[in-house]
Amino acid sequence: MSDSSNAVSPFTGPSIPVGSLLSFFDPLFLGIDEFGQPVYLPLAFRNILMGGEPGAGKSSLLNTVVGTATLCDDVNLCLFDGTQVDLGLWEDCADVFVGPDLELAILTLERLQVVMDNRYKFLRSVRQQRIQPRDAFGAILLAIDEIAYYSATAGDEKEQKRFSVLLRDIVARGRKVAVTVAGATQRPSSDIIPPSLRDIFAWRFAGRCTNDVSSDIILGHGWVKKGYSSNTVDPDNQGCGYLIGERGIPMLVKAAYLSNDDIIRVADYAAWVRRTRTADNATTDLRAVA
Ligand SMILES: Nc1ncnc2c1ncn2[C@@H]1O[C@H](COP(=O)(O)OP(=O)(O)OP(=O)(O)O)[C@@H](O)[C@H]1O
Repeated sequence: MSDSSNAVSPFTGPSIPVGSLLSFFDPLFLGIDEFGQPVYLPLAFRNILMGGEPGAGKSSLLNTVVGTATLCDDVNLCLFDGTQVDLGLWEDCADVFVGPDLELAILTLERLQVVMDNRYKFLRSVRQQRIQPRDAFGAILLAIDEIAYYSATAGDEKEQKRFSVLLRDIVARGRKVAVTVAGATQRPSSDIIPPSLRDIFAWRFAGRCTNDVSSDIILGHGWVKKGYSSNTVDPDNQGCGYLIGERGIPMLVKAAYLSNDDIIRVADYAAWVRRTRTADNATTDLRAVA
């Protein structure tokens, strides 16, 4: 009989983590509609705004989007969270994590602008109108939990204005160069989300709102009159709200939900896969301009 302790394992050598095969350029699973059918959201080349009263489920939806993105090997993450705890569990998966620091938030948006400008130069040089899924550059997801913290609460008026101007530029120009913004706000008022900013978000999700006016601010003016108000969502039905796309009508959606433990499990796995990938490959362009 052979001595198995002396056998050479065929699995020695550097370990290769099994990464997930998700792509950010494919639609992301968001939740279910009122008939129980799955709802998938194409988010590449688009942006999403999430609004609703405190506790409506905005952060949970943002976590679902960020969590799916962490498992995609073609997107880099840039996370802003004034509370640090809503998106904080994903920190190890992100290229940049910004907490309650408006100066750093502005600096990071400026860096993103540089990345966008470089990508536009690249597109021009190869006579292409937008980044393609298999181009050298992957997508970038900028997720912001509580836009109002940076645009209306922290810092002084000048800094808040600078933040808002930069954010508007990234939402407007990011699409063609695969920079996606997913932003949540607890205060859906027109001083935080002016219609000119709202209208350039291709997707809008209105969780329960305290009144019809707030619902219209997120979904777009006039939907309440047509019978779509997220004020009608049951306050105990967190994660439920109206989702509207660029040219569609609002649809009722119940967002998928990741518990704290789920997030820790997914985040640890995704961080491990990403760490290995970053060690093997070149520096990302977001890190490179830092
Ligand atoms: N899709 C969902 N399914 C089930 N429960 C949910 C869902 N989304 C949120 N919840 C529950 O609602 C609670 C509040 O959700 P969440 O923190 O996402 O709200 P929020 O709108 O971000 O609130 P805030 O503005 O205060 O941060 C969660 O802790 C969870 O218990």
